[in-house]
Order: sequence, then C-alpha cells, then structure tokens
Amino acid sequence: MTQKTIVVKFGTSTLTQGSPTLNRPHMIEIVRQFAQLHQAGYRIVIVTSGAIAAGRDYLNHPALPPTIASKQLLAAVGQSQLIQTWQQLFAIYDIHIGQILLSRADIEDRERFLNARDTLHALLDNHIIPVINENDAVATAEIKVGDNDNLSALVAILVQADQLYLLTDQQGLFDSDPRKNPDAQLIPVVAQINDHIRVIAGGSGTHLGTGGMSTKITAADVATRSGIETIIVSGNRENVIVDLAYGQAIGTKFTVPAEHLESRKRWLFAAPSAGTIIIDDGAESAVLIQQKSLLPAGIVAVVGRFSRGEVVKIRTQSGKDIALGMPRYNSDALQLIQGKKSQQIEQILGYEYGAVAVHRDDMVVLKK
Ligand SMILES: Nc1ncnc2c1ncn2[C@@H]1O[C@H](COP(=O)(O)OP(=O)(O)O)[C@@H](O)[C@H]1O
Ligand SMILES: N[C@@H](CCC(=O)OP(=O)(O)O)C(=O)O
Repeated sequence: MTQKTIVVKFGTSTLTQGSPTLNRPHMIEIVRQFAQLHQAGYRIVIVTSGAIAAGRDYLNHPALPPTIASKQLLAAVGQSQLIQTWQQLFAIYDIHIGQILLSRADIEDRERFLNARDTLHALLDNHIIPVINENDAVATAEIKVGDNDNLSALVAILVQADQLYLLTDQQGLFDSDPRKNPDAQLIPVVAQINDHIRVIAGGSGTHLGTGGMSTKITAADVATRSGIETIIVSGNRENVIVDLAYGQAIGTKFTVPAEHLESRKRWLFAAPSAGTIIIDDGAESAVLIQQKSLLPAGIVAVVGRFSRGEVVKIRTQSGKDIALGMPRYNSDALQLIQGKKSQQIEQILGYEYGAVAVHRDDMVVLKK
C-alpha cells in the first residue's frame, strides 16, 4: 500500500468537456480512477472548478449583468450542484467526500492555515476525500486566490502532497497556444520556470475557465519550489490519473529543483520568534539525533505568550537554540501539558490537536 498524497485539480473545461454543463459520464470515469487509487492506499485531494458553469446551467442560463455579484450568485447556486454531483458519483464506490471552501485569507492566516491543515489531515486519515473549491460566494477581490490553479498549489503545500496534477483541455503546455497554432509542440518536461515559459503560456484560456495556462505556470512554480512535482495534463485522456500515479510520462512535468526541497520550511527563518520552548536532554537527542518531533513530555518550560502556529525557538536547558518550530498548541496549553504524556493531552486540555508539541514537518534544526 502506498501512502502517496496527490492533489488533482479539474478545470471547468475538463468537467464540462467544453459544453455549458457538467459532463456526468466523464466525471464517472474520473471517479472510477480515483476509486482504484483510493483502494490502493493513495491519499487523494480534489480541487474542483465548475461551480459557476454548473450554476449558470442550473438556472437555465439567465441574463445577468456582468458583475462580480452575478458570478457570486452563480457560484452559490452551482457549488451545491457541483458537490452533489461529486458526492453521488463517489457514493457508487462507497467513498465519502468532505467539502472545503477556501479563500486566500484562510491560507495566509497561520491559525486558519493550521486549522485547514488539521481538517484536511483528519479527512485523509479517515479515508474521506477532500473536495475543495474557492469560496467564491463570499470572497472579495482582496481575499480571493482568484483561480483554482493557484489554490490547488496552496492546497498541495497544506497537505504536503507528493504530486499536483492540473487537468485541463490540452495535453499539456505547448510552445504556443495550440488553439491558435495547429503546429504547436508539446513540452514534455520543464526543469526551470523562466520568462520564456511564462511568455509561451500567454493569456487567459477558455471562456468558461478563468485561469488559462499562465495561472497553471504560476501554480507549478509555487508547488515545485515547495518540493511538489507538478504535471499539466489532459483530463480527457483515458485513464490519465491512474497512469500518472503509476509513473507514466504524459503531459508536461515540472520537476522539483534540488535546492528547493526544504523550502516549505524556509519561511520559518523569516518569521520573528514569539517565544521559547525549553526542552530536556531526551528531547534534545530526539530532535537533533533521531530527527523526531518534539513531544510535550520533553518540555521543561515555556517562555513568552504565543498562539499555535507562531514561530518559537526550541532551546536546551544549557541555553543553546537548536531549532525553530511552529507549535501545534499555544503557550498556555503547552504550559499545562509540559512534561506530560501525549495520551493525557485531551484529559488535561479538554481537546487535542495531536500527540506532538512541534511536529518535525514544522521544524528547522539550526546548524550546530
Ligand atoms: N502554451 C500553451 N499551451 C497550452 N495551452 C495554452 C497555451 N497558451 C494558452 N493556452 C490555452 O489555455 C487553455 C486552458 O486554460 P483554461 O481554459 O483556463 O483551462 P481550465 O479550465 O482547465 O483551467 C487551453 O485551452 C489553451 O487554449
Ligand atoms: N471557482 C470557480 C472556478 C475558478 C477557476 O479557476 O476556473 P478554471 O480556470 O476552470 O479552473 C468555479 O468553481 O467556477
């Protein structure tokens, strides 16, 4: 059984197959592939566009003014159609899904970032497939990610995905827009996203979608910098998701630059530290030598007041700072559970955010 995590983003063009409505036969075929991977142990996260198209269709293509409010109206109506469709199709395979609607504000605020991440992990740990879209109905321009390509890259970082697949209506990235140039050639691998790549990705895409190729390139840039391989591929190709998961070279693959592998943790260095956690010798060796997470049992003192998700220093009793990390509990909670066994957390606090005080994934060890 694999434990690989993949995020798969569907553009409106793939879900509608270019028509004005969601294409259920095509979605059934997609769900069949997910069921196969789910069975094989893959952790799957779906980012789905299509709410606005579904809403427009459900309301019988009403004549609305071309305003943001109209799009929000269509998204509000269409999102329930969209999620119902996914739910009904996954039910064929007895697979449960959970809806999450996100905006940029949910990802940029650390506390909300951590909450979203906890929810996503809880769903995945319980074999429920998260189905995500932007919260279009309430998002204002300032808090919108704006397109689901970039949203899917942020989601891939949230769940620490191994791969991100961007499914669209073309076979991948071409050296010019294949809609305009019939001789355009597919680019199979992009090792570096530079200005040339950005230029050939051009302007926006189909009239139903919002992003076009250029938002896919920005998304691939964000994801690969964070260590997540990204593939732009045709959602119309038979067995595409299964074939990609099993390593077939299709579409355009954006590889991860070696020096960026640890970059998902880089911002820890940039953030000011909000406090300090003092640890005992056992915890020092767990963090430094065994490369483990920090458990509450190894904490001897908590200095300063901080929220969960703020950056803190991890310091030995001899005063040496050995790591920076983002704790899963705030300072008040840590003081209550310091020195205690993880099994006691819920009993002491009345809730729990997991067994560790600072997870290894949220920690950078400082050079000795
Ligand atoms: N260099 C390129 N290679 C491939 N497609 C391109 C390129 N430049 C622009 N495009 C356009 O981008 C479109 C896909 O974007 P979009 O309609 O937003 O898709 P989605 O709904 O899947 O996000 C393609 O149909 C194509 O016309
Ligand atoms: N959130 C919107 C789609 C936004 C979007 O990025 O669309 P697309 O370019 O088709 O992936 C919706 O559900 O209609």
